[in-house]
Amino acid sequence: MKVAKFGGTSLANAEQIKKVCNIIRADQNRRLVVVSAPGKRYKEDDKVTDLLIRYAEVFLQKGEARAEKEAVFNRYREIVRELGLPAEVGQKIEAELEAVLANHAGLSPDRFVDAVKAAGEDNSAKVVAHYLRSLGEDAHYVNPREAGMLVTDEAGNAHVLPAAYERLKKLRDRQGILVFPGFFGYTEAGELVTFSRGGSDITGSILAAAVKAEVYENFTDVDSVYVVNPNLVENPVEIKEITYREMRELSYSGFSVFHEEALLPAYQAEIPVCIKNTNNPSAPGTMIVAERPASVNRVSGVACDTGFCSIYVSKYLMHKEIGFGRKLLQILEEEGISYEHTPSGIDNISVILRERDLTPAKEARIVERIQSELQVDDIAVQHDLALVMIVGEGMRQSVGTTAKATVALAAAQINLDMINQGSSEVSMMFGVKAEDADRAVIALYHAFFGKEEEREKAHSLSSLTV
Ligand SMILES: Nc1ncnc2c1ncn2[C@@H]1O[C@H](COP(=O)(O)OP(=O)(O)O)[C@@H](O)[C@H]1O
Ligand SMILES: N[C@@H](CC(=O)OP(=O)(O)O)C(=O)O
Repeated sequence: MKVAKFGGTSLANAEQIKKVCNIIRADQNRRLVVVSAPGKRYKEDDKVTDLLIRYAEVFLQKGEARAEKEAVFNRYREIVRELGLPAEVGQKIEAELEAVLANHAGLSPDRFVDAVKAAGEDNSAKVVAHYLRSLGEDAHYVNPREAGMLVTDEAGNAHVLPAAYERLKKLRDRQGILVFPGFFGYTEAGELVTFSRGGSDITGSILAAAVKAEVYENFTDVDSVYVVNPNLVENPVEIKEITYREMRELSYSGFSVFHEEALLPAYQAEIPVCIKNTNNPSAPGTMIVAERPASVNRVSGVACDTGFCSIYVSKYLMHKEIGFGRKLLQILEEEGISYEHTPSGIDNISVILRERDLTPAKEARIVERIQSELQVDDIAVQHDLALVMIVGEGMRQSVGTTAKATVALAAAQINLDMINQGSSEVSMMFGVKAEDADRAVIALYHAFFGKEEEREKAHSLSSLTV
């Protein structure tokens, strides 16, 4: 049995849904299908999930949101009409959607937003199941509550509960093609909660692990995962094979093509993952596997994510002060903030955080507490940081990778605020100003994957004025 997940771009309109159904029908083993909500049809378009979020927010503010509701209904109307589904199907789907949007009484705002968001994938699954049946297939919509997609009670950020796997395993015994909506599950008390954004990838991975799928196919709109974001570099090198560890680091640091939390279930159950293109299904795609052969080029990708900030703290003899690190991190814990990295020196430490977690009020309180409770010599908060990551199995063992990277960044006149070779065996991280992030990625791409003359230019210090 294969699990095939189709992302928002694969369900954006009727034409895309037809491609999805052709792919499903082309392989009898594609029996468990996960779908996202309709995504963008063109660059400036809206994803249905964003339309639904807007609906919920406006409704909560004003008590009605007619235009926002119309925008959602119009997307499904267009799809149902262009797929040629009977009018009753359209009416049924509209009635069910109407019921979700109207059901706010007794729900907290968080619960309401999650329920509305989830309607995007839920309706996609119903539409795809109907369309497959209209083609003569034995296809069934699966309700995640009834199937046992049990998750934690964290609004918009749910995590799977271990008990879910035993229950979802039973999907193996069902007949026909099962169409499962991605992105959400239910708490043990039966409340609907969504995963974080992009979370249909997580649903697919959980299901693949639960049914012990032969492969988890993740269909999107690119032929493969590339060594760099294809929006930054034209025709970048394709990745044929990548390890779970490498992909995990790259997903964390900006490869939005696969959700970072989607790696774990597949990895633990040893299910290979294949990223493929709905618009070009015969392309082999990228395989994510446990091990890959050592290659000449030990770097497998360069990624970057923005939206970080750092709290730099220095105190003479910090390294001898027992409990300093714990007390520092405890202040963050008490303020409800998780930290990302903690590069440190003898008398100093930086704590890297996600900017979105730090409101101005929180920042002022944290700075004040660190000063008064830890008696530090110096403290500074730096905003608008980007983390650029080079990732590759074996890279850390090969001589000269850091030099190659730092020379390339220097040649591109990029100032490094932080280097963290840290504990990860497969990655190296550079902190740069957000405004330099794209140039840094492009410089590193040319240094590690460019044509010979580009590599030479990136390695040359001659352009530097030190
Ligand atoms: N390294 C990368 N390789 C491939 N795609 C990438 C990479 N980094 C970012 N992307 C982006 O990820 C997009 C696919 O992810 P996403 O938009 O979430 O698709 P879907 O709607 O199928 O879930 C691609 O169109 C591409 O713009
Ligand atoms: N539709 C949800 C979940 C998801 O996974 O979507 P996509 O497959 O388009 O990334 C979102 O936009 O967050």
